Amino acid sequence: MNAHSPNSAAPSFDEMRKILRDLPGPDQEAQTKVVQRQTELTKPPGSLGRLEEIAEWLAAWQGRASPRVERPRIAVFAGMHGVAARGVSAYPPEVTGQMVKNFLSGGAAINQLAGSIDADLRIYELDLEHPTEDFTKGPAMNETRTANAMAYGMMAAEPGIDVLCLGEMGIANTTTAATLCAALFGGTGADWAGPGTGVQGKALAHKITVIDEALAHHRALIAERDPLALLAAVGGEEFAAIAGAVLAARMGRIPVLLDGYACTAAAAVLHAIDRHALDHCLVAHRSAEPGHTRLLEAIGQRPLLDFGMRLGEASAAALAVPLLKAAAACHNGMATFAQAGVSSKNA
Ligand SMILES: Cc1cc2ncn([C@H]3O[C@H](COP(=O)(O)O)[C@@H](O)[C@H]3O)c2cc1C
Ligand SMILES: O=C(O)c1cccnc1
Repeated sequence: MNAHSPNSAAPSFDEMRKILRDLPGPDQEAQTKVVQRQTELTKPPGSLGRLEEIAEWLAAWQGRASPRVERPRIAVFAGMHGVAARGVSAYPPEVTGQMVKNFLSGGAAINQLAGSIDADLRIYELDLEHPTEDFTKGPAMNETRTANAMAYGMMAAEPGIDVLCLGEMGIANTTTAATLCAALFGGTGADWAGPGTGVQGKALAHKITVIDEALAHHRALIAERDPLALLAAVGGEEFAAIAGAVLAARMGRIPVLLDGYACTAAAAVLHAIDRHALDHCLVAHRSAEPGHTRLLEAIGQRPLLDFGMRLGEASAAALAVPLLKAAAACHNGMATFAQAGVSSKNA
């Protein structure tokens, strides 16, 4: 974990901005081939609905006319938040490290979900010994720590992976997500906060107050509208790592499945810089955390599933992988009208 050493050669924010100015686009040739083949397969046009859109999306971002979902990776980033000390979660901050141990010994939900799809599950620990600063009193991180965490996240997008599922573990990260969303897209604590792990009533009112305190503290910075600066000020290490992973996946032609509220909020930093920066990402589900629905609207994403889940850990991203596998299987494996001797549509 020397990604956090001040001497490491992580790109600066300026270098990240340069990468963002020159993002690769979709492979239009692969996309055109998919669209053409869809018309030849033995089904009425459009009858596979969103599966057809997914096949096209996979091909466009993998840069291959035959989309492949054989080597999914699940990357879960764990981080510690200073704001957790303000009592914004139903659980104490030490649960983050305890859950990392649980991931490593196979006892968490994500272990079962990853096993059920034969995915390569990796846990990426940020600096769990040193929580970020409490962002109601100052910036959560400086630029170096943020950029180092982004660089660490970039390592998850290794060549050979077909699809990258992203998720997080970090007590208080629905507070971080809500604050970051309000900073990026406007609104107040009440607009973006929800129960997270289960805070209700007075505890939820306190969570909202904490978010509003943070928004008031960083008012001048928020007015500058610099998404990377906001990621540093009111984000967290695992948020920066997820943003880095999304960016590296784009460069490496790996489509991405985003998980719930915290994960989508992290990726939304890139959307706030360039509204096409998440075109290679799909949001796996609509989290039961209410802020997620608002966020999905802000970034123009239609989630794949709506299962009432609110766990994090990349759980819903893992759950959505079979939909991508099904889309690729139909597209690649179905017979054409000519091959099967099936009559095509009446003239
Ligand atoms: C045992 C346990 C396992 C989890 N796995 C994911 N989260 C989820 O809950 C946390 C966010 O909610 P909040 O903002 O309310 O703290 C994150 O760690 C998230 O990944 C968990 C939370 C707990 C308690
Ligand atoms: O949607 C999420 O990411 C989420 C919701 C509640 C708790 N932790 C994560």
